[in-house]
Amino acid sequence: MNLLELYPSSFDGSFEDYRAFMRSVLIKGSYDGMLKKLTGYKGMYLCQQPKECWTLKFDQFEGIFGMVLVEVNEGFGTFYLYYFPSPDEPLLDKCSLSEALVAHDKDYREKIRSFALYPELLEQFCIGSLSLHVTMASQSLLLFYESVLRERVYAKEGVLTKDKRYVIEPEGLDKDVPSFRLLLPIMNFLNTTLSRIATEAPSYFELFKKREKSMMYDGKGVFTCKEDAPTLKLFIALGYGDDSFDSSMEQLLMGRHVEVMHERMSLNAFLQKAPWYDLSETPLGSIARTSSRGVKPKMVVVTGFLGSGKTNFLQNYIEYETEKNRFVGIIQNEIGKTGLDGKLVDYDYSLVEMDEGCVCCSLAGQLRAGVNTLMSKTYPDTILLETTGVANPFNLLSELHELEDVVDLEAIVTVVDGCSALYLAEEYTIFLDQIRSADVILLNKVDRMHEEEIVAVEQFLYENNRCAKVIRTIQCDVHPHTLSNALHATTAQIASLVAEEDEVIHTHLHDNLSSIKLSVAHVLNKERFESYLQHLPSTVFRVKGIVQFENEPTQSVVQYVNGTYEFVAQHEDQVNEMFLVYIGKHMDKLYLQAPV
Ligand SMILES: Nc1nc2c(ncn2[C@@H]2O[C@H](COP(=O)(O)OP(=O)(O)OP(=O)(O)O)[C@@H](O)[C@H]2O)c(=O)[nH]1
Repeated sequence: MNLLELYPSSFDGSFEDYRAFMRSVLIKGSYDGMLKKLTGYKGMYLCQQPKECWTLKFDQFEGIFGMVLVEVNEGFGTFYLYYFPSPDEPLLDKCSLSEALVAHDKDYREKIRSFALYPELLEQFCIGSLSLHVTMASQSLLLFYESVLRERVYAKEGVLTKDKRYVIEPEGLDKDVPSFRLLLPIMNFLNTTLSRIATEAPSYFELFKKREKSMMYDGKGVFTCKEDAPTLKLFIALGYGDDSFDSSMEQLLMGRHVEVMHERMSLNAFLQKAPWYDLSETPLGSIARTSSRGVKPKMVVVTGFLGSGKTNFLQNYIEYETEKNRFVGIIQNEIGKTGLDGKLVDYDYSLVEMDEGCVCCSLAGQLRAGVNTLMSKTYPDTILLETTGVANPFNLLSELHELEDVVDLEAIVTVVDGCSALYLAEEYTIFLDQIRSADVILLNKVDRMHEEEIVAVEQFLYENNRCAKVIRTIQCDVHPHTLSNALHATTAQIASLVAEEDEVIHTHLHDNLSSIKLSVAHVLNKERFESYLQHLPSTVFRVKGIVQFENEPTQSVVQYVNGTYEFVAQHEDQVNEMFLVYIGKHMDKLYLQAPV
């Protein structure tokens, strides 16, 4: 790496040298238009007087990122990284009470620009650090990022208002910020700037992790560790140049007790797809690969267990996008979906159905073929990939990454039926993997739940995926905009780290899930049919299909999920083959009779 391009003066490792070096990186980055496209960078402000610090803006983030050099020690310059949330963004609810107070100060926005002057900003809102080591002799650079996955702080005695009401219960959470997620854009920007200057990927790249305890403060403001609240700290090291980085890494890791993270379909693989690692996405490359319209369609993967509400999600998504004159393409691969997409007939969209089978077990190029077919028909702004209710999205990850030349993977959205969540967690491992792989979890059917149940399920979701954004929904009514704010499919991979080390990827076969389809030859008596549904074996989790009831003018779609059911009248002009698809455990061993 030619460091002189970045820093032509002599570098003797002083505080001022490190500060000037980083200033030079930031300025170089801000003149590179392609960086904006690659990293979502929108601009920066260099505050030089009276205390130098820098603030940056990124797409998708309402708040402002900050960076300041705090010390130079044994050849490492340590920069603290900050995220100052906007006073009206939802993330502020996750910040501590004292941070929220600061954010509502009338001069808050003004102060951010020169945040290094204000202890109340410097002491709060920190999301991690970057240690930088510059070696002019070997023209090498080492960057070492540290951040906790989530910074959680508990209030031991709770927090009371003046009139003695708790705003935070004793031992309750005061702060719960996804620090690592917030660090990604700033890291992406700095690394991509360096890779583009060096015109090469880092020659050294390693990930480490360490389990730590969260913090708790008492009534006197004294902080201690909370024994029963572990958190994960992540470290990312990357080096440019010919150095082996062994001795610098040894120095950095001394006394830290970190573990190297294994190569898996995890953060490691994900980061290697980042624009600073995978330089195939050069300006020329990326232009050549985009479509005639100049942008790749977004892809949103929709997962969720049987009957959780995925179809509702599709309906709403198409509706919102159509209002904005955006066109949606859908790739579906549903067990027994035949004839059931009637629900979506009123909408304008393009549909590609993949072969009968299960996306979770074998895709073998099917997905790419599906995308190609869709794009040859129309050019959608968004492609929704609806997986089957028994698909394991982890099995999709490698296939999805291979599609990155044609689509921008936006998020994995997992729809969770709140009413069945805790039951499913006990019974089906795939359900847990669906949760762990999500960037966004729609906690659906909250209209059928009490507040305490919702909170319990939210807690369970949090325990299984600390990174995903959880949104309470009824009929999956959520605006696509809310999803795009969910950080571009980064957390799926991070979530997989938090899950217990478990190398087995489950498929529906692990859970003994299968389906059977029975024809329904007769018109049905509604009461008898309801009684039939009420007496189905508990191993049958989902039934759907089309039937005709006596004395009713149209056919009905049957929707049965774990003991609850509804019948939705079809359009008058729709007459379909009558059938029922049953999905559940050990269906092959069950002798099911069609209703009469
Ligand atoms: N009460 C209530 N019912 C809901 C809600 N969302 C979906 N449902 C019902 O749940 C049933 C299943 O919804 P779908 O959208 O078909 O679920 P799905 O995930 O596509 O189902 P599969 O195709 O089996 O994977 C239907 O009867 C819906 O009307 C909700 O928020 N509240």
